[in-house]
Amino acid sequence: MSDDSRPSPSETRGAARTAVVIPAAGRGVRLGPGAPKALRALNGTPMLIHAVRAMAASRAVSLVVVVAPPDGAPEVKSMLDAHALPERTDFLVVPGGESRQESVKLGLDALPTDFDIVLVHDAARPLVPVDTVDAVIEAVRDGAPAVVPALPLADTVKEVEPARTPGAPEPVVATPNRARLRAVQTPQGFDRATLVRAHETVTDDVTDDASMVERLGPTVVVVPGHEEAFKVTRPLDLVLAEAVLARRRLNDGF
Ligand SMILES: Nc1ccn([C@@H]2O[C@H](COP(=O)(O)OP(=O)(O)OP(=O)(O)O)[C@@H](O)[C@H]2O)c(=O)n1
Ligand SMILES: C[C@](O)(CO)[C@H](O)COP(=O)(O)O
Repeated sequence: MSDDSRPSPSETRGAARTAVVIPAAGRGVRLGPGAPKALRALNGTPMLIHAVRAMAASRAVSLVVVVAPPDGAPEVKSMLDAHALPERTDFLVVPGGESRQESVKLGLDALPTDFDIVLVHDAARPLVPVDTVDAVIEAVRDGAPAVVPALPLADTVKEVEPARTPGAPEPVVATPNRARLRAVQTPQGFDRATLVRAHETVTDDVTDDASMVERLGPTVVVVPGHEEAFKVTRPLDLVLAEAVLARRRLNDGF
């Protein structure tokens, strides 16, 4: 084969297969008592099913690995079987762990070898639009080792000295320049080898996967996020999520 006939790196990445790991093993303590958060309903459909459909809506995604609550894998398998999902996508379910990091690692361990791009998406962000998913995949295909969707902040942020007693006044330490801050969402997209290395190497407690890659060295880049990709964390977020679904139904005309 002459040099000219070899695919360029970006062409190779263009052909790369994409899988998504959905950590869904959290309890949802901040949402209040009830079933594990991902299994609770939004307009009658489990939040996890909304999240799975959001990922499978991308034609680039051919496998979704759901990381279920540790003792809930059979229930989650039955839940996936009971809902209509795109036929072009394969689904796997594995039990999760004690922390989000541990759950993502268990999902990564279950990935077949023939996937070069991996997205990690919170089940708790059920309404992310497909254009955001595709933008993340596109940026990884274009050569970024790690990509996060994010939005500018609406509020001013203060760094404080955390109170020792709940509710006590907290002294402000600094006010970071808001113009340089972004609120980070999921799906976060990665070159698979980079993400696997990050999960094998970084042991610090972090709140997202991109932070692990940052600690390793490669540059993480941000692409525009979407306001509908918000995380369902507290009870009011359920109200917002159901309102977004109602608006979509109206816009879709049914
Ligand atoms: N041991 C864990 C903890 C969290 N997650 C997942 O990580 C995502 C983001 O976590 P978060 O929104 O904090 O969910 P919970 O941990 O369930 O929430 P809380 O902290 O209120 O209990 C969620 O999809 C959650 O299911 C997970 O897979 N395994
Ligand atoms: C990964 C994440 O959604 C990015 O904003 C977020 O860090 C998860 O945090 P949580 O406190 O575990 O929900």
